[in-house]
Amino acid sequence: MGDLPSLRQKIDSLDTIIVNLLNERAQVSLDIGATKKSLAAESSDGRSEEKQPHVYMPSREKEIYDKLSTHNRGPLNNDSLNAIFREIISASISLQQDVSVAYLGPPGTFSHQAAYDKLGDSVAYVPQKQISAVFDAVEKGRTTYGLVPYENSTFGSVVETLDRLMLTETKIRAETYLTVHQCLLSNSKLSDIKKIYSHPQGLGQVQSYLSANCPNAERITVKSTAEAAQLAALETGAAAICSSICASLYGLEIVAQDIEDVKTNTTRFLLIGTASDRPTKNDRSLIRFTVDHRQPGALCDGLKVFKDQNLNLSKIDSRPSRQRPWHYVFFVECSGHAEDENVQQAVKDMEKYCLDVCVLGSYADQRPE
Ligand SMILES: O=C(O)C(=O)C[C@]1(C(=O)O)C=C[C@@H](O)C=C1
Repeated sequence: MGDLPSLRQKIDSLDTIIVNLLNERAQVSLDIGATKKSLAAESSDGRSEEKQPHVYMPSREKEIYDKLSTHNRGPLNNDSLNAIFREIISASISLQQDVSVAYLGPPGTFSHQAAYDKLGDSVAYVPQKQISAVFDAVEKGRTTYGLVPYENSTFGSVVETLDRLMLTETKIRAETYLTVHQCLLSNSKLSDIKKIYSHPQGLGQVQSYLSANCPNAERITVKSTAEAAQLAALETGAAAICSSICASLYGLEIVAQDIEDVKTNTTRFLLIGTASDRPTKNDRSLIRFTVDHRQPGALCDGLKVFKDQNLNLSKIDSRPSRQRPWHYVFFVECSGHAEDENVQQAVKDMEKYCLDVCVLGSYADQRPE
């Protein structure tokens, strides 16, 4: 212990050291940016990642965060330290390049929160009216990256995202998880609520709450939870299922908080860009394929290649192809990275049994423990 003025003086001199060190780090980051650009210019193998260097490197960030927790002796806890470094790295990214991230808007959606948690305060976030517009923004080069909801632990896959993954040429660069707490926001009393707006996922995650507390209210699906909040703010007797952040953003009261049916309710998001990141030794890949449905065993043969290559399958989805009735596009998620030999072999083998196969991307496994 010491007297307050001298303790504060100590903080002042430490802050000066920290500022100098932060600027030293920022300068190294600028040097990394310049090196990446010249490597890209030299590269002639035509890979898009090298032609257009990627400033956001989730694989490298994973190494940094792992090291931070190993070196951390306290009293700061790892969460605080990670949050500080999230912003240091966010600033580092924006020094190297103007980075923008499209997300399902308007501001206040869970996508917005997830994007912000992943890339920090120094990059630009660009709201889009619907999930397909997030893909459009990246495909047309209007934003550097896009963030889309992929699946929820309570309500399952986000079909709009799967339907757009069916067509896209973007690549998945990272995944991220967000614990989702749903709220009922309205400027009316619970007993006066006649209409409830939300995204289908929002309504799907609070079914028990709604059946028990507002069984007669009309449930209306809209493009996003924050759009629901905007609409609810315009009408008496209307409510929205969305995040608590929307209360202050759109001038609504929190009628009920944490109303999700399952307390561990979590949404998984995918960050899309023009290329995947390098392998981290703990990656997963998402693969899209179609099979000839008239050929007995085609789907089974297509899936067996993963077992043959000792690759674990963690998720499988199918969506109507929209080309022909009762024709499906399949999505499988497997362990490994597209640059791993066994994943490459599996894809090669799949091509024997499938009509077409496309690796949608490989990304570091970020599943929460
Ligand atoms: O190592 C890199 O490739 C960097 O660009 C540097 C840096 C950093 O600030 O540490 C910046 C952004 C990346 O997402 C990862 C790391």
